[in-house]
Amino acid sequence: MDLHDSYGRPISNLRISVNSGCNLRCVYCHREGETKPETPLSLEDIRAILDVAGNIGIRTVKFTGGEPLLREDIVEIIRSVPPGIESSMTTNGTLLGSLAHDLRDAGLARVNISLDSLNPETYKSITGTGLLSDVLEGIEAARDAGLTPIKINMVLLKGINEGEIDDFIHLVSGDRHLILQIIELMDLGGCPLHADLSELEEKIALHSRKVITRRMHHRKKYCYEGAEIEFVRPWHNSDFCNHCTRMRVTSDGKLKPCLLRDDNLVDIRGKRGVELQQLFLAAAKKREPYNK
Ligand SMILES: Nc1nc2c(ncn2[C@@H]2O[C@H](COP(=O)(O)OP(=O)(O)OP(=O)(O)O)[C@@H](O)[C@H]2O)c(=O)[nH]1
Ligand code: SF4
Ligand code: SF4
Repeated sequence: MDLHDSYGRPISNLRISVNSGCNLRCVYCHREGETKPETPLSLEDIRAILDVAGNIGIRTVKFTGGEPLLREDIVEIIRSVPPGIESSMTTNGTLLGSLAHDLRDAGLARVNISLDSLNPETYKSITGTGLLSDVLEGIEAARDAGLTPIKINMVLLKGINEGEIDDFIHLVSGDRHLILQIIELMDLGGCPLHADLSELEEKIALHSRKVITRRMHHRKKYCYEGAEIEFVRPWHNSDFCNHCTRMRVTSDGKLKPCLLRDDNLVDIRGKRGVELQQLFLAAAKKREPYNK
């Protein structure tokens, strides 16, 4: 069975937030759209969700948080992903150094690692911690374990890391295991850190050897100076939302049809089997593009 919403968008991608806590304190954190942290889903709840995901045509599962690696049973969670579903994770990378190989052995395919600055002082000012070297170790460990391609998620922040683009391009250049993902800051309330990516993308597009438009969100990926660079620009972008194939599960057990909405959640905590599957169908019906 393949699930579609009433706008004809397939739902092939599930993002499961396994906790809301994090060991960093990024100035812009949107916590995957969660506002009120509660007790996270149990391993059994997550297993039940993964079983239903396999029945309704979900092809990829992304584990997120908070910081998913803070969960003690994260390796068990990865091991519970049914065959036929690709699993990946978005992490801040600080704990990957010791976990990358176990995650790979449990079946994790790849990781996205959030890293907004290569400068220790700037990293500290963004995340409130001095853990940059742990992240760099985490990237190495992920590469070594084969959790690739690794996407380096860099949120462009006005007046903070705009000058580091060339350093990030240099970091991923010529390395087939690394992709740079430049992300537009979610700007729900006129945030002064919001930077417009238009000029940067135009420059990169102009000098790119090849451009790929991904099915997901119609995101553009450029092959530029030996680097692969993807742009994530959801803001006021109807093309992005019209090609959104994602459903989310919040850490406290709610299906979330859209990252940016809290008024159409469907509670699934403790639900199992057919009842759980019906709730997925109900949530799918509530999906609509945020930017139309
Ligand atoms: N508006 C919106 N933004 C999203 C959505 N999914 C991801 N993003 C943005 O994209 C950033 C990177 O997301 P990741 O968690 O690394 O995953 P991804 O790159 O979308 O997924 P893959 O390409 O499968 O690895 C997030 O921090 C968000 O800013 C979405 O569904 N809606
Ligand atoms: S690493 Fe991610 S979850 Fe943690 S504070 Fe930063 S943006 Fe938020
Ligand atoms: S804002 Fe909502 S509809 Fe648009 S891409 Fe994100 S989750 Fe999908």
